Amino acid sequence: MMASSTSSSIEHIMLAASEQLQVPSNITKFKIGLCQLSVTSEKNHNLACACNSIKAAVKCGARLVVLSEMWNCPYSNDYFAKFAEDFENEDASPTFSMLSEAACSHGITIVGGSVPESSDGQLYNTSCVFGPDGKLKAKHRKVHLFDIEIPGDITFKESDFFAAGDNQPLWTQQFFNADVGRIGIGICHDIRFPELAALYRGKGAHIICYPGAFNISTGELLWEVMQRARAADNQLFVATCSPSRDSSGSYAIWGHSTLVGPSGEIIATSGHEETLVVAEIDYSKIELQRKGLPLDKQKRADIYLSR
Ligand SMILES: O=C(O)CCC(=O)C(=O)O
Repeated sequence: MMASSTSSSIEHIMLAASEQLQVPSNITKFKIGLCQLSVTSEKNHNLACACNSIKAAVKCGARLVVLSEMWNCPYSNDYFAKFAEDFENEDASPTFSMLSEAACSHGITIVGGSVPESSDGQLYNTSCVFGPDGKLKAKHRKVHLFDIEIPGDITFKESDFFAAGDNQPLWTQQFFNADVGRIGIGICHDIRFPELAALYRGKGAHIICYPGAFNISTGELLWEVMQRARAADNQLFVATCSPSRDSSGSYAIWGHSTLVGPSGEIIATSGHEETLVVAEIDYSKIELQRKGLPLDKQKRADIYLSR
């Protein structure tokens, strides 16, 4: 049975920036699944593959499953408008329905990667998070759009197709008290901005999930470095999920979906091929790392803020 909810029913909870880490009392260890899938120009096929991969992750014990950026649609302007769905009209959104139903039937949390969303005459690159009851728990529209022009290498202007989100994810009490802790969401290029990750850390996040689709030009040099930096700076877990390289479209995808721990260590990663990464998250590592290296106490806000 599909559980329904509207985004307007999401309760906004503002957390104090100084909020302490609260590890969920019912769990410190669980498995995460990262579904690195080949994306085709057939939306129904992409949906079916994602559904199967989620099922496979659950079979391996995952309680949190993450999909990639643009997992239901090739990363190309030829497809964004055609594939876009309106999540406010969830019964008419096959992607919303599939994710909600999968989360509910498996009793897991799903970070639904990102897909093109149409709303108010605009397109957004949007990630929806569903809880074990199948309800929408958070929605993040990509904040930093990927506009790049490196002559002879790569030119891409995401802002030609998408509007930037200005909302932070909306969290419910149920969501961050759920068995997989408190989650921050960024989409791909959002990972380059340490301020967003620091904001989540300040709000008590245990893990930041970045659905991504880095390309082969910037991916080799930076994808791993930035994941490890965001995790180490903030002493929390970082999970990324990418499509596989053989996806449709002209955009050459880097792949390498990864889980990084709170000291910046790689716990599990992949190559560029289609695969499922399942790895263990142990939140007690966060406390251990922060106790041994109390960056928060060592910070010199008096210096940074007074200049
Ligand atoms: O920031 C980068 O180098 C890549 C970002 C990207 O591929 C994206 O945001 O889709």
